[in-house]
Amino acid sequence: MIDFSNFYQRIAKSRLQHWLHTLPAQLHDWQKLHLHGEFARWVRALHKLPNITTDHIELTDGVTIGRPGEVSAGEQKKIESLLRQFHPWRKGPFHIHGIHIDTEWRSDWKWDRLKDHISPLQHRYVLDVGCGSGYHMWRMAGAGAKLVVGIDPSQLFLCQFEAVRHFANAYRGVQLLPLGIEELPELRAFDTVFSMGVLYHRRSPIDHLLQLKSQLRAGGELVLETLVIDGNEHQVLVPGERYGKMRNVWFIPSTRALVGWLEKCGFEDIRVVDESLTTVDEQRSTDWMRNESLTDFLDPADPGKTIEGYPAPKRAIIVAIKPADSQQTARGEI
Ligand SMILES: Nc1ncnc2c1ncn2[C@@H]1O[C@H](C[S@+](CC[C@H]([NH3+])C(=O)[O-])CC(=O)[O-])[C@@H](O)[C@H]1O
Repeated sequence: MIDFSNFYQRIAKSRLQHWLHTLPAQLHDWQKLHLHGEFARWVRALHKLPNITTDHIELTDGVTIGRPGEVSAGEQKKIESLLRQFHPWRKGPFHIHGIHIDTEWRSDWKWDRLKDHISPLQHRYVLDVGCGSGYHMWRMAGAGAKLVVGIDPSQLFLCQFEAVRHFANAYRGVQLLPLGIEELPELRAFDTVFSMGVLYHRRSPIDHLLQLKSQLRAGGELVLETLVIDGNEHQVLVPGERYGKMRNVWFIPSTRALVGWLEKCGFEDIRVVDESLTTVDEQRSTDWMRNESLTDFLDPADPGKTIEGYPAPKRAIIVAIKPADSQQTARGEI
C-alpha cells in the first residue's frame, strides 16, 4: 500500500482540512480496488528501494537529488534497475544519486516557457491537474510553494512519483493523489491551479475549465497549457479516431477560441504567454522510454502534419484569474 498519512497530517490544520472528510476513504477504496497485477508489482519495487538520506535536493534548476559519493557503485546499480521497472518514464528529467532518468519529454522546457509569466509561487497552495510523474510539482516546490498537490489517475505515475519522493527524504510539501479531476470536491482553496496537457483529453472542455475554476480561491490563478491550432475565434479541430496516434483527443481549439472559452467561464486578465510547436528534441524516445514518440506520430513526408494529416502539435500556455468576487453555485456555473 502507498501511505498517504503524512499528507493527511499536513493538511489537517490547513485550509484543505475539510477534504479529510472524504479523501482518506476515497484513497483507501482506490488502493483496495487497484492493488493487484502491475500496480502490486510496482509497489513491491518501491518497497525495495534502499533508504538513503541526503541533504542535497536541488529543485530550482532541475530535479537533482543526492551528492556524488553518497551511494556506492553497487547501490547505484540496484537503484537504477529498480527505477527501470517503472518504464516508460515520460515526464522528467530526474537526476537521482548520479542516475540520469532521461525521460521522453524535456518537461523542464515547458517549465522554462511559463515560469516567468505566472504569479510567484512562494507560500502558495498549488494544484497540478494531470501531473504525470510529478516533474513540474517538484519545480513548483522549488519555486517556494507552501503545498503542492498533484492529481493523476495513472497508477504508474503515482509509483514514479513515490520513487522520486522516496529519495527526496519523503519530502512532505508535495503529494500526488491517484484521482481524476472529476473525483475532486469543489475545494475553492488553491492559489494556483495548473492544467497542462489535459484539456484536449477531456470530452467536455468547458466543464473542465469550470472544474478548474472550482478548485481556485477567489482571485486565484489558472495556468492552462493545451494543444491549439492556428485559426480564428470560431475554429476548433475535432479530430477523428486518432490525433498523432493518440486515441482520446477530443477538442483542439485555436488559441483565440480558447481565450473565448475562458471568458465564457468567467475568468479575467486572460494572457496568452506562449505558443510553441512541439519539436522532436522536446519529445523523443530514450533509453528510459523505449516506445514510439513524436517522430513516429508525424507524417514522414511533411513534419508539419501528424500522420493522420492534421496540423502537427502546437501548444499554448494561457494564464487567467478567477475574479475576486466570483460566485459559484454547487453546479460549478457562474
Ligand atoms: N480525468 C483526469 N484527471 C486528471 N488527470 C488526468 C485525467 N485523465 C488523464 N489524466 C492525466 O493527464 C496527463 C496528461 S499528460 C500531461 C502531463 C503534465 N501535466 C505535463 O504537462 O507534462 C499529456 C501530455 O503528455 O501532453 C496524464 O498523465 C494522464 O494520466
